[in-house]
Amino acid sequence: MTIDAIVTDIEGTTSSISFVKEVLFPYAHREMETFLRTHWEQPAVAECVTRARAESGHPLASPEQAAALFRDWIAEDRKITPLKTLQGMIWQTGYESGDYQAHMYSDAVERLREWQARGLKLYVYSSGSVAAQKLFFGYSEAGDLTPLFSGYYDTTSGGKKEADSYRRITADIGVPAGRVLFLSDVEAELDAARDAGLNTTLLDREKVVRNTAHARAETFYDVAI
Ligand SMILES: CSCCC(=O)C(=O)COP(=O)(O)O
Ligand SMILES: [Mg+2]
Repeated sequence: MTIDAIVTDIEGTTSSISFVKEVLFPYAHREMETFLRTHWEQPAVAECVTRARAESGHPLASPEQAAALFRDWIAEDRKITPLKTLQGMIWQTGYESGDYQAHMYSDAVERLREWQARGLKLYVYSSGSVAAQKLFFGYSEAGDLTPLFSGYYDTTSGGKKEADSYRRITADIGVPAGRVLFLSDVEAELDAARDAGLNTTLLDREKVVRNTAHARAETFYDVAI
């Protein structure tokens, strides 16, 4: 197997689930209402609210009503574009003011650097918006890691459990699917990537998966390419 490009998930793969669930999501939950009140007229925010109205069927006539819906969606960990776009906008303030830095597993940082130095092209595919991904890697505990990546993909390319999303991404990258490796902690995402012809490796950082149809790695050091 020759690999020319690696596409990686974030939460549970390069970085801990707990940073996302215990730091980022609570921050967006807490700041949501104030953010919507302050930016209600801003076109990008209005677009998120319009899409949320279409998704929910609720009128969302005020910032307070919209905040209540988005907070419910945060609690349910909904991976939908209007929520993810808004979260990215809210997190920007937290990163820029130094409230937090994105968690990175040291093995992921080391291996990503090594792979890039070997000439592999690196990409991100996460449910977090592209803007949120750039903030995440730009303000990471390991410094600005954005120079490592050649591109970023989010749910605007489709859901992570749909094979067509991976077909779109490999077509955009311009590398045959059989020469692309996708890394994730979620088997359903890997199943979809494999259905699209990509190579796959499951990151089983908590050592909980006994049987899997995918290559399995406990850290990036175990990822075989
Ligand atoms: C990069 S933004 C923070 C992560 C996030 O919002 C999320 O939903 C993580 O999803 P992933 O697809 O990386 O598991
Ligand atoms: Mg994940």
